[in-house]
Amino acid sequence: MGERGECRRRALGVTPDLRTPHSRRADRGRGRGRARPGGGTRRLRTPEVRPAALAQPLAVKRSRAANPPTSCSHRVGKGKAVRFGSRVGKMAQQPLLQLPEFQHATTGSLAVAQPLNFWAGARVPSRDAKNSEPVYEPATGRVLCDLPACGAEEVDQAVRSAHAAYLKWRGLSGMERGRVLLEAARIIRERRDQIARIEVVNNGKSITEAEVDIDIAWQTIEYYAGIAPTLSGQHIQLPGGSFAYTRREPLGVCVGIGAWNYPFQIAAWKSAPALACGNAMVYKPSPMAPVTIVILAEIYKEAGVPDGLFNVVQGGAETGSLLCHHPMVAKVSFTGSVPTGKKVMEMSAKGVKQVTLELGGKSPLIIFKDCELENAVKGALMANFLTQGQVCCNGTRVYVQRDILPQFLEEVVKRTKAIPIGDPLLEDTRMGALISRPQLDKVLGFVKEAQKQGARVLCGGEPFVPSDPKLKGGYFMSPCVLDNCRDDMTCVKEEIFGPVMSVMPFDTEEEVLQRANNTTFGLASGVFTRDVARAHRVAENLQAGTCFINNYNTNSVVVPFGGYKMSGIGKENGQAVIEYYTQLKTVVVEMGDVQSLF
Ligand SMILES: NC(=O)c1ccc[n+]([C@@H]2O[C@H](COP(=O)([O-])OP(=O)(O)OC[C@H]3O[C@@H](n4cnc5c(N)ncnc54)[C@H](O)[C@@H]3O)[C@@H](O)[C@H]2O)c1
Ligand SMILES: C[N+](C)(C)CCCC=O
Repeated sequence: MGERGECRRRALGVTPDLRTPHSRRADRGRGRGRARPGGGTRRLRTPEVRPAALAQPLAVKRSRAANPPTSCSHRVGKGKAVRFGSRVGKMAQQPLLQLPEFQHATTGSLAVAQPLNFWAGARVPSRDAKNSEPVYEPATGRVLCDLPACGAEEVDQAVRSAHAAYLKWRGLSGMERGRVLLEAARIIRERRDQIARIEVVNNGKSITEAEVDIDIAWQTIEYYAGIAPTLSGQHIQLPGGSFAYTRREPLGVCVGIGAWNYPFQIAAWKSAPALACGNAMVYKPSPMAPVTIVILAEIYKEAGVPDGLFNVVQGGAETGSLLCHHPMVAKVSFTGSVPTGKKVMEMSAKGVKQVTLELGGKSPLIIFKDCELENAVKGALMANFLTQGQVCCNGTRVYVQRDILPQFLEEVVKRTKAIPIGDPLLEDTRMGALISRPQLDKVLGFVKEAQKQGARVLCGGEPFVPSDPKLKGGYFMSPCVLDNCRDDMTCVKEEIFGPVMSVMPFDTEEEVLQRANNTTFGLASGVFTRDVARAHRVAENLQAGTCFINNYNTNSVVVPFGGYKMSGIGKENGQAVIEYYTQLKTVVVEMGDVQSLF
């Protein structure tokens, strides 16, 4: 892989050691494009549509997966062999990725006609098409499909199928579960390019980012596959030779509810630890980005999980609330906004269900004058413009020490203006389309409001129309840098969830810490300085679940992620998550006689 590819990968947080020979080869073979005047970008060597000849080798490899010689077979209980996920002789439905329209997903061409619900091991058509909502392709504004929402009966079926699968799955050893999950990770890695393309069509983010998202998804599953065999309890010695031991047991049926900004990745972040710990999951994606999740369900099945272990129900608030209230659900892991998170917590509290809440943020990024300025500028861009600024942990309140503010602004504006916006499926595009028209209008509204309150727009903040005619109806905007901001402005206090960076000067460490912490959010934070002692002191004093030192938005599945204050409860990623998908049983063993008081 060239140095440039390596830098890009490191910038997006994928460590080289976790990559496979397959993905390295894919990188080497990828052509380089160049920016086009007028906004769009063009791929020079890599064709937009993968020719059938190129698709063939993958398809051949995949045929084994589509029709594996045997299904996974595990022993459960006393010697009884159970076959999970057998596909032999029942190929009634083709996996989504093997359908021609999915294999060649391009901007403006994909139509989704297949059912996107999945339970009991199969895609399930919706019962009631009357309550459908359109799903849009953000880059073109086209309708990709109509999405009917699951009602009470469908939710119940999905939960019951999850429960039945859980009863089988929980009886497997960690090694057995890990083996199946490793196979799922392998399949995702193999199909990464296609999944990423579909993610782009449904979400609008650039293909460069989507590929990293899918890499992170399979790495997450691989990581928890490795952790599954290590789950264990403790032995505790008691007086008189008696003892106790603890067992780390699964919770049962867990619900995952996801946001639209990282659809496939969030589903992997939730399902991988849940399944590794012996649980089943019913997952509800955002109705704005519902397409790729069913591919994950198909892959889990193909890898050999029992039918019903990972299920997908589609819908919005009503379907989500049915899941939270369902009596057979043991836990809800939610990713979304603070207001919805509060509702999810309230509903779950009624059934005393455990919750993980991964919510919104308005994170501070503090840049001291002794920083390495070029890194700080690059860090500020990474902190604000990934996925068109629609990232929960973005460092959107950028505090810059007064002495270096002019140089910082000059450089950050220059680089922001140079960000190539356009067709998200083109290799050189770095900013695609926002998720929806209302989201675009909302973000542009924040910029207008900021101007009214006295902020100065240094660049961007306008709707953007790419030169390619098929993108005319897309939800694009130019990334925006705001100067002259104050802590009391709406753009500094509220989560915008769009490509808008608010910059403010500060003078002292004490002052900036007080201002940075003056928020009800606490998801992430960042600091740029060459002073090691200061870096750690600031990290200690920032009230946030993550602090990035001398970088921002780096991403590793081995590192816990989650919010303080209103940004959430619980963690995703890393070993910490095991606590959130298991319960600890204590077994107390008496080795002597009962000493009764009665
Ligand atoms: N902390 C994190 O890890 C993280 C990651 C991504 C996004 N987010 C946050 O998500 C938000 C953007 O995502 P969004 O617009 O999809 O959020 P949202 O809160 O509108 O929706 C999130 C999910 O909740 C569902 N939902 C809505 N009402 C519900 C209800 N009453 N009961 C149950 N489910 C319900 C939605 O259908 C969707 O699937 C931002 O605030 C962002 O910061 C947080
Ligand atoms: C940018 N990260 C690090 C991938 C975080 C994604 C989760 C938040 O939206």
